[in-house]
Amino acid sequence: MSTQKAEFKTLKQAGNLGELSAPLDFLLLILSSPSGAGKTTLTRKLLETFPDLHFSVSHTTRKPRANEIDGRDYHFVDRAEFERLAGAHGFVEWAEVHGNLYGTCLAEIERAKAEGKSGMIFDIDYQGARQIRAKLPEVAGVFILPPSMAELERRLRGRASETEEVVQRRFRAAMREIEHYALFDYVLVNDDLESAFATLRGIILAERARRIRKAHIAELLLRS
Ligand SMILES: Nc1nc2c(ncn2[C@@H]2O[C@H](COP(=O)(O)OP(=O)(O)O)[C@@H](O)[C@H]2O)c(=O)[nH]1
Ligand SMILES: Nc1ncnc2c1ncn2[C@@H]1O[C@H](COP(=O)(O)OP(=O)(O)O)[C@@H](O)[C@H]1O
Repeated sequence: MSTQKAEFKTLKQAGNLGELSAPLDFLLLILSSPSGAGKTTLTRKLLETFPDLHFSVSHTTRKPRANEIDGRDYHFVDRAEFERLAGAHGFVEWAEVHGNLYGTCLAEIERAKAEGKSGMIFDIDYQGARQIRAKLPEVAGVFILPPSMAELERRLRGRASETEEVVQRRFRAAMREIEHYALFDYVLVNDDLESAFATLRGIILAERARRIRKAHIAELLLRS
């Protein structure tokens, strides 16, 4: 067997998730942004357009907002439960953001694969993005920015789901978060929603094409 063929055989067996093992063309996409820039809005539109993508439902100690549903938007847990999961190595990554704990359970990746999804979306902050990238180098990352800081403040207030203190805290954190843009492959300015969405859709199609390329070659080499 040629070296290249052997390499692809190993790759195909391991998949692009290493120990977690998934098809070579499985898409891992991180969407991150300062609070209020629009990642939840864009993620909802993405899931309507690509129903074969799984949304990774995080665990959090934050209290639910009025429009949020436990198990759909987040798994809302108390600190003791979160710490139990973290201690039992239940999380692929976790971090403290705006005074609350947030984490991605390994079980979410297993669920996406068990449901036959072709990829998954992680709505996580830059600290989580850094941890996932270290474990799963195949991940693609998109950092969503507001068109201006004034517009970010307007959006944070317009959502009317938090107290003024929480809005201020998130707004102050935004500048520090933006400094971490280089952790991501793409920076997307969410000015007009439809054009931002069109760009995001393009990114997904391109990232898929990259993965399919590898899967096709593996298939061809291993059949010959
Ligand atoms: N590291 C990490 N960050 C998360 C996770 N889930 C959500 N976040 C981030 O935590 C921050 C606050 O999320 P949230 O309270 O829902 O407010 P949002 O900023 O309006 O989405 C956002 O930057 C999210 O991307 C997670 O599982 N891990
Ligand atoms: N392109 C856009 N133009 C104007 N308002 C937007 C746009 N994208 C999102 N919004 C609004 O901004 C607010 C924050 O968006 P959201 O998706 O909750 O942000 P995030 O999840 O990043 O915190 C929401 O009220 C949303 O409707």
